[in-house]
Amino acid sequence: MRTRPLKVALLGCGVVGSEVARIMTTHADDLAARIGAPVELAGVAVRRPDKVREGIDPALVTTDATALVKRGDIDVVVEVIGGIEPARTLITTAFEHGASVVSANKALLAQDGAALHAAAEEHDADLYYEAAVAGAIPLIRPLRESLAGDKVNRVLGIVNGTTNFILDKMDSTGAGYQEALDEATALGYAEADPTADVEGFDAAAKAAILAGIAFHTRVRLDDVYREGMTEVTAADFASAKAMGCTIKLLAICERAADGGSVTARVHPAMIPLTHPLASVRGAYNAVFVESDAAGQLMFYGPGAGGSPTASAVLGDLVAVCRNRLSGATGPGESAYAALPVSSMGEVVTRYHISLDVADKPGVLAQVATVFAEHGVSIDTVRQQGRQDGGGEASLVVVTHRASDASLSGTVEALRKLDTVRGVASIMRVEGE
Ligand SMILES: NC(=O)C1=CN([C@@H]2O[C@H](COP(=O)(O)OP(=O)(O)OC[C@H]3O[C@@H](n4cnc5c(N)ncnc54)[C@H](O)[C@@H]3O)[C@@H](O)[C@H]2O)C=CC1
Ligand SMILES: N[C@@H](CC=O)C(=O)O
Ligand code: NA
Repeated sequence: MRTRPLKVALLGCGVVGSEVARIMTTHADDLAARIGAPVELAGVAVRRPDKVREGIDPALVTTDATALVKRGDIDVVVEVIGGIEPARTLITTAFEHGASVVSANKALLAQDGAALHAAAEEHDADLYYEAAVAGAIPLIRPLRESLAGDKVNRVLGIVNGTTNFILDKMDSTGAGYQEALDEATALGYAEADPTADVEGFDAAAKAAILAGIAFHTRVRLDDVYREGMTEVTAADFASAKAMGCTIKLLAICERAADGGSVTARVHPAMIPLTHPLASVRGAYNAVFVESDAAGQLMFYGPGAGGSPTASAVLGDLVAVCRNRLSGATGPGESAYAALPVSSMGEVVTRYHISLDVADKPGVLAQVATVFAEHGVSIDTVRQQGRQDGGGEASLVVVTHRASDASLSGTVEALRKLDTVRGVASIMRVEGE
């Protein structure tokens, strides 16, 4: 074993960073044996230097992250600050000064992954980010390496722990949205600004990263259709239950049937209670990967939290350190397929639409005609008269598979009917 240690600079010492530092210390001997050289924490960049950090030598702590990555003797920079800047500049500066980088920053990778990969390649460095998607679950590496000989057609799953935690609480305990979000934040699952979680930005960033790797195509954050989960109500859960379903925030990346394009989307969806994703509880994540040769694979595990995320960061750290010792670099960006990314309108799925309508003869026929005129075939209709005597009824329509564009056209036309008082909710139905 080499006795001279590999030097690691840790940028950020919050929920994830503090766990990375802890495991580096407690597992130091095992890490050294697995890498073939000791790894030494050479510096820790923080924002609040006065905070007591158990297990971290205060002499290593600095508020000058730039000076740390410019030192020139750092082998690996671990970026767990989050956000776009200064993380982006620190990572590129690290490459310029000879270091490889391990990051958990999905927001940055989804936005600037191509440029960061190019910078890594230019400087013969590695850029690894297993922790950026689905926390502890090995997903980036299986897609990039284990499935490199196969053709992936679909990646579908729950990739945000915070929103799964909230939806699970709302469904199973009837907890309110804010109460569940506060708990997820206290447990270290949420982003610094939890809007990123609940509005689906975090899952969309992960979908962009997954689709890019799965389809060997650059997929930008803007290419991903996004709807968050803030508008999911107790009434939606009741409707889902009536259909034998629950509601999950899903990320779905698909290759079109003709193979000529791809789509990526994030939105809440009803899924049958019998589907394995329905039983994914708390901050756990689960992702299905469907490929030509392997068929269907399922990846399941903790998707958020300090220690699970640190596990993925440490796995990358070991891989990057091994590469450095052997003078090699791991796989970089693979975007050779350069497939076009289609818009949401071209996505084909099923829909659950809840309408408030006038409770009088002929309404059902009128509504059915609008669906037929837009080429959207109805699977089931359930009508329920309201008990408030207001002459209104609730009409729940579940469609067969139709394009999102056809469904949007249908809903627009329904809104114009005098007998339709309002569209209470539209939810996609997946996993059947
Ligand atoms: N918490 C989780 O479950 C997961 C987090 N991630 C990602 O890991 C990264 C870190 O997340 P957390 O640890 O949860 O966030 P955090 O907010 O707990 O930690 C970030 C730390 O970086 C520090 N920081 C900010 N700017 C800095 C600067 N210029 N120099 C030095 N330190 C600075 C902050 O003071 C804070 O302590 C983010 O990119 C996040 O998206 C990824 C997977 C899971
Ligand atoms: N906020 C994220 C953290 C992990 O990526 C989540 O809740 O999934
Ligand atoms: Na992961």
